Amino acid sequence: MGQAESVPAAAEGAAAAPQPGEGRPAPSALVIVGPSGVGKGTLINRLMESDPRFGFSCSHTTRPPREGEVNGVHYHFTTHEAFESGIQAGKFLEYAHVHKNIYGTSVQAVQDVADSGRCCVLDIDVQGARQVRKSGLKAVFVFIAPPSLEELEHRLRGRATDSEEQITTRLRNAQEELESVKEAGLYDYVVVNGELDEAYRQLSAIAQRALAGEVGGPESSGAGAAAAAAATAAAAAVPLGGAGSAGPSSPTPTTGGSAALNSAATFKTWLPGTQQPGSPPAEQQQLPAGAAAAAAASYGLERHRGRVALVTGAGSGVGWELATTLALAGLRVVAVSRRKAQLERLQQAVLDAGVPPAEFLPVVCDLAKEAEVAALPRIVQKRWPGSGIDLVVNSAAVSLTDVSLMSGNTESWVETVSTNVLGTAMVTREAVQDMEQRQQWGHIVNIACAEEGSGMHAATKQAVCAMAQELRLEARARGVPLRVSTITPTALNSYFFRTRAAGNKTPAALSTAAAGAGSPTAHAAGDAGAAAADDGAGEHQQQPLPGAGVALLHAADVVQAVIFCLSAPDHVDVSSITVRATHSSA
Ligand SMILES: Nc1ncnc2c1ncn2[C@@H]1O[C@H](COP(=O)(O)OP(=O)(O)OP(=O)(O)O)[C@@H](O)[C@H]1O
Ligand SMILES: Nc1nc2c(ncn2[C@@H]2O[C@H](COP(=O)(O)O)[C@@H](O)[C@H]2O)c(=O)[nH]1
Repeated sequence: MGQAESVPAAAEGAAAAPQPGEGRPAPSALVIVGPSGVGKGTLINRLMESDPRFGFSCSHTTRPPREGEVNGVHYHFTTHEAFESGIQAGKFLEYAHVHKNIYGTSVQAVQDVADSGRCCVLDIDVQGARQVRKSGLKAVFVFIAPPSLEELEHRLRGRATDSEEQITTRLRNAQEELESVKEAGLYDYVVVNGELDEAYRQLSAIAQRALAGEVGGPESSGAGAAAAAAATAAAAAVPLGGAGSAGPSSPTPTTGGSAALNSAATFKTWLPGTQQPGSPPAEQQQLPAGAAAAAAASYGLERHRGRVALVTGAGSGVGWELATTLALAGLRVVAVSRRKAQLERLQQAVLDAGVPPAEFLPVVCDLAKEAEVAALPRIVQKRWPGSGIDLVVNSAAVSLTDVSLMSGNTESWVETVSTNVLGTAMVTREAVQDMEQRQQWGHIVNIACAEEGSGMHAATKQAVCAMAQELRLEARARGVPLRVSTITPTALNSYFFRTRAAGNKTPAALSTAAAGAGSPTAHAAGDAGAAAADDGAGEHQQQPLPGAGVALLHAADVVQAVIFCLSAPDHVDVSSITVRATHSSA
């Protein structure tokens, strides 16, 4: 396990560890796999130092000890002959030739930890992992991936424990080991060890599942929703040990945020593959292994994985794309829309893309109704106890007909202001208060389409921009690190703009609308983030655009800007971004 600073022996801390027979399910083993130098030992050491309920399985190896390594603690150092006779005697649960030496886990090593009531942690190579899978040992398998091969080399050299020849061998073997994440049913999770604290946070969450005796899939502790319950029931049916279990059928991402996912080129070549914390067993999901981690890594959203992002206007357009993309990147997403049918479609699309049911929470909510908005934090806490709203993307807005400032009717103005301005303000206030209670300051992103000529609608968008600025000032005045961003897209190729361009026709009418009908500034129904009407397929489906030649953006263009804001380091507040189209790409 690399250069371990201090690996507690299995017996240490035994007093604090749960003993067998206390009514708890026996812990599963935790099998940690990954290329040499990726940081397995570092992560395992941290886990063991912080929690005595874990015990390390001390392997046998023919490799000579490194400086500081202690026989019986870091490894049982042994000779080739002794190792071979141990193999003949059936002493090993698994063994493998790794980097020109033999390494193996003895049955006794695992038994010793199990007997002490601890969760046994194995640090083994890929070949060993395959054997343990086959052995039927009740275990959770985690692959630790490096952020890049360059970084892996950097770590191996920085560790300064191996000869040049060994480093070359280990790096060459790493390529093959990384390929193993594609193997169906081998790993339950992939953790990218980029930033150590974040990787540890993820591993620690997974480790808790092993401690609780779970195997393979994590859904068995999922709270709340029927979808999660269904996943739980199915998870219980997974054969212990997972041997032979069917994995993802397709190695490539499919829908929704997949356009952005596919741009995760660095990772996609060798990291297509496993589940993330909170996802169902491999049999139930199609998200390629590591895809969420890869997406998060490529977007720079790793530190947000597992956090709760609330997206309004999720029924279509930018909100739909964002909800999908963030969910695929491993965030817990609360998708808010007043359109139940659209939310159901979104949920289906997101689950079809492989997002674990327990990580996605659709909420039907009319932002113009204070009671419904006020309930959002409670709904989130109920679904994910101990959590709260960390990130908000205010993407919802309505745009009604008859909101001209010269001739519009008051009722339409009120509805527009209620949803676009007061709704955004109320969602923001509830989220910020939730953050304050937890002392976990997050990020508010407002999407403010600034197209001119839409009367009260355009005015409300100006108000949304102004609110963001005021919120930022209030936060600074109170000395809290809340981040606030405003994205201002120009005309979007959305339901809203298509209806505007077509002179306020319905989508059905739009499919036959002649090119060039109307202009993007014509008065219409719909909105940039969520169409006002419950319009069936939704604007995420690209339709022919009436109004050829008009420079329009796609929802994904806005999503990129949001990701840019969210991925900025904590000390950076991207206050506003204007996104314009250079030419018509519809
Ligand atoms: N997230 C990280 N960022 C930067 N450096 C790291 C990170 N994680 C681990 N390291 C460093 O990388 C080096 C290799 O880590 P470690 O020895 O834990 O790897 P390992 O996977 O256990 O290797 P092996 O399989 O050879 O035992 C160490 O010097 C460690 O301090
Ligand atoms: N199959 C097994 N692989 C093991 C075991 N113990 C360690 N390892 C793996 O070997 C490499 C190199 O380790 P190092 O200590 O020489 O750097 C590393 O990837 C370990 O995971 C084992 O018992 N079985």
